[in-house]
Amino acid sequence: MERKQPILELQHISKSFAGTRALEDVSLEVRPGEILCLLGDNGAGKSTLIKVMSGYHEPTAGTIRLEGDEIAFASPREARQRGIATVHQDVGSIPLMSVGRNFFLGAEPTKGVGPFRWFDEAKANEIALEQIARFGITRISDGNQLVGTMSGGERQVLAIGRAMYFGAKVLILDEPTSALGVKEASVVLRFMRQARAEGVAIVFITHNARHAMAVGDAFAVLIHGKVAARFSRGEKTREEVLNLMAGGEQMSELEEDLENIH
Ligand SMILES: Nc1ncnc2c1ncn2[C@@H]1O[C@H](COP(=O)(O)OP(=O)(O)OP(=O)(O)O)[C@@H](O)[C@H]1O
Repeated sequence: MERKQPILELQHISKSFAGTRALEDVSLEVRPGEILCLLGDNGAGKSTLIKVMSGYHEPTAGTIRLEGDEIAFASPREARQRGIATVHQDVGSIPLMSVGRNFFLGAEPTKGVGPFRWFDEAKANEIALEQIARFGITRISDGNQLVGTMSGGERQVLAIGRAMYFGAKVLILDEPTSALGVKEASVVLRFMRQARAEGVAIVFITHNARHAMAVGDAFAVLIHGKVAARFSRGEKTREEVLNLMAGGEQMSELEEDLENIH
């Protein structure tokens, strides 16, 4: 199958904070209908990379291109408006909020005009239920049901599906499966495949090589802020991927040892 042109490209991105180089010369691209897995251990720079891609941080050096055009996001809001959505591990959903209201948080459909606009609860519930059923969650049949009654996997699916409904072209998923059990993680992984089939470009941040290899098309391993390896589906075994990731750990241990010597 022919690959689509990248929708989001990072070219030679570096990001430094006072005294710390969090990212160094990172080049990556994300394509519609593909899942790019970003693997790395704690402190490898994954969060910083997400923040650069989603408009929270301005890179110290390098270029970001969206649909071929060089861009500099002024804010996360601007990145969102341009179709880049980030779903965090805790999905930010409020347990005591209804499913319908959660779906439309900040973007509720309204009836009436001007100062008389109000939240159309029935409509919101109807759309939310319709959408989550489309995402494969059929267990929820009442939009007034509280988000807190959904499982971790269902909440992730709700958050991802919501971003898609509101027009996300690039989905940045920050550790969406790491707090979940095997069954729940598979619900989310299956939904990621569905999103990919609908043409969304996905950046899947994880430290779980198994989850990454279950769905990934392209892979990048981040070690100490640098891309240590890039490869495509089928090019490496899970063992090789684990070794690559572990290479980072061993390297940092070695560095600590060396620091302690003098
Ligand atoms: N705002 C900041 N100010 C200073 N240093 C920072 C800042 N954000 C990140 N760093 C540093 O940049 C490096 C990379 O951090 P980052 O949080 O991106 O890694 P990570 O791979 O996301 O790790 P984790 O999974 O633990 O969040 C770390 O050394 C961190 O201390």
